[in-house]
Amino acid sequence: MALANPVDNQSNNVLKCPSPASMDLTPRKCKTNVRKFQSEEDVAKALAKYVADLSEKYIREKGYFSVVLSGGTLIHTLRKLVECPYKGSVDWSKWLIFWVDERVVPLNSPDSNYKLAYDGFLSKVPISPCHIYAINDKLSPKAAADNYEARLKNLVNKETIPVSDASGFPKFDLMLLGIGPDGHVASLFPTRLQRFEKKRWVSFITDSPKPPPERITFTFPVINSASEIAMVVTGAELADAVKITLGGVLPTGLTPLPCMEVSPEEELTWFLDKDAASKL
Ligand SMILES: O=C(O)[C@H](O)[C@@H](O)[C@H](O)[C@H](O)COP(=O)(O)O
Repeated sequence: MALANPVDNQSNNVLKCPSPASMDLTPRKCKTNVRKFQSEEDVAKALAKYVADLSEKYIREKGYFSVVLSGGTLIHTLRKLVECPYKGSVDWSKWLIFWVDERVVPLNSPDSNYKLAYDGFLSKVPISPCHIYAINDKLSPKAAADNYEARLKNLVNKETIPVSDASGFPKFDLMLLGIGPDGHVASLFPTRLQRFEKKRWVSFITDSPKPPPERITFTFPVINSASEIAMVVTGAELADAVKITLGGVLPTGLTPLPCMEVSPEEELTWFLDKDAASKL
């Protein structure tokens, strides 16, 4: 999935993208940190400390810590968080776990982001099962998105999750996101309409360019209402998307990348290994 020119990608299901010139490419105003590391191992060490520090801060301030996971390599890069010293020092009983996107497959499928997170992370720490908000895997993509959104609304009504004063959308403490070589984030792809959704909290897609095709995804209003977002990006195949996003120069004719739109309310922190940062 390389960087896509929409002109080459038209089909009945593919968005006719607005021209880059007509899209809002004003640099986002959020505080942005770019942290570069020699290796993926160094990213994993720094990421574990970053997450543990935020856990401590938010639990002290609010009494719990809401964390939104993605799929992909992120879970592997989180591996140091379930080792000493963090495994014993983090107050896991105060964690709430959500997914920024999920594949609409059974939760025990090798394609499930829940299974990926369970096997690599959640099964290794004492987070209460009732604090883990997996999708309902018995539903169609649309029904699964509606169901996840309704459950989020219920948590907001019970004041478990606050809403952002600025946007009115739910405000999670931390989202941990990866990006694709085409610049997608969550399941918001450059040439698909979901990236422009402004009202829904959770959307669905049945023709994802990245397999599997059926997924649900948080929308940008929810993503950008988060307090903190970490973009965890490792590997040379992501260097072009990183260069465009952080360099701020979109090649002529290229669809603006969804990852350029990520802008949380407090701080955005990029964790890059040497390969991902190689074109900066
Ligand atoms: O379910 C998914 O496919 C994702 O949540 C997706 O958005 C992922 O985070 C990126 O594609 C990065 O994936 P990698 O880390 O594997 O490059």
